[in-house]
Amino acid sequence: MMLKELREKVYEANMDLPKHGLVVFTWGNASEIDREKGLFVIKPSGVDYDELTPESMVVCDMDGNVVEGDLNPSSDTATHACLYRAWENVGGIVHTHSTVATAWAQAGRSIPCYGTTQADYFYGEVPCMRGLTKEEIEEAYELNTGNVIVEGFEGKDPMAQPGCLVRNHGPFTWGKDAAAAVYHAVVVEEVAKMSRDAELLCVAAGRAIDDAKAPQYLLDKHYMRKHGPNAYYGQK
Ligand SMILES: O=C(CO)[C@@H](O)[C@@H](O)COP(=O)(O)O
Repeated sequence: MMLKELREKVYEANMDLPKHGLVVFTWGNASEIDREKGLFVIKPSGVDYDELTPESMVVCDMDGNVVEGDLNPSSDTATHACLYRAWENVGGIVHTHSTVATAWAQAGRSIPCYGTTQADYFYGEVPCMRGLTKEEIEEAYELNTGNVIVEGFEGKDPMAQPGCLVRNHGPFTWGKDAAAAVYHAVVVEEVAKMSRDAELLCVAAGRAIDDAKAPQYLLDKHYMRKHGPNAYYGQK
């Protein structure tokens, strides 16, 4: 069997999604790529998490064709493949329908950056991509979901905003590997809750929600102390 270690990692990443409360039923998927081989591993489509095993993970090429596996790969495989093709430094991708992040996506709203929790990981908002047109959905739905994300990040560094929402759909996150993409999926769901509550509290107090936005200098400080050239957060 190919890519034994990568299968284990991708299996663990997928199993972490329900553990973190991000996925119910089969509503999510995680993948990771082996760049040298040009292959990625993703979970099979519509299989209960209880039934997943490392062996049931599916190996795909960069076009999303199955290279090894008995089961159909995730229905979102073409989206993952599209992002791997577009972004060479992305090593892992996660998609969920986590409740609060999906609510923002359904409202068609980016998650504004109201504080340091978000600024630690996202250099600004969690952007909401446009919805797909009827033609895009009919032509190649999952591939065009990837294309819409790539279009929304044109001229931006996807590692500085390691996730997004797709309008009327839900969150997609990424990172250096599948574990990092899972981590960012947790961050997105948590900041989605915090921002929703911050807005509700502003409204209850009769304050404009724009007043709650974190100032740029706070974003700079928090993002850079973790990710900048002179980062000092955590241990060496
Ligand atoms: O969005 C959807 C279904 O609408 C999918 O992302 C979700 O159910 C996960 O599907 P897979 O089991 O990965 O095929």
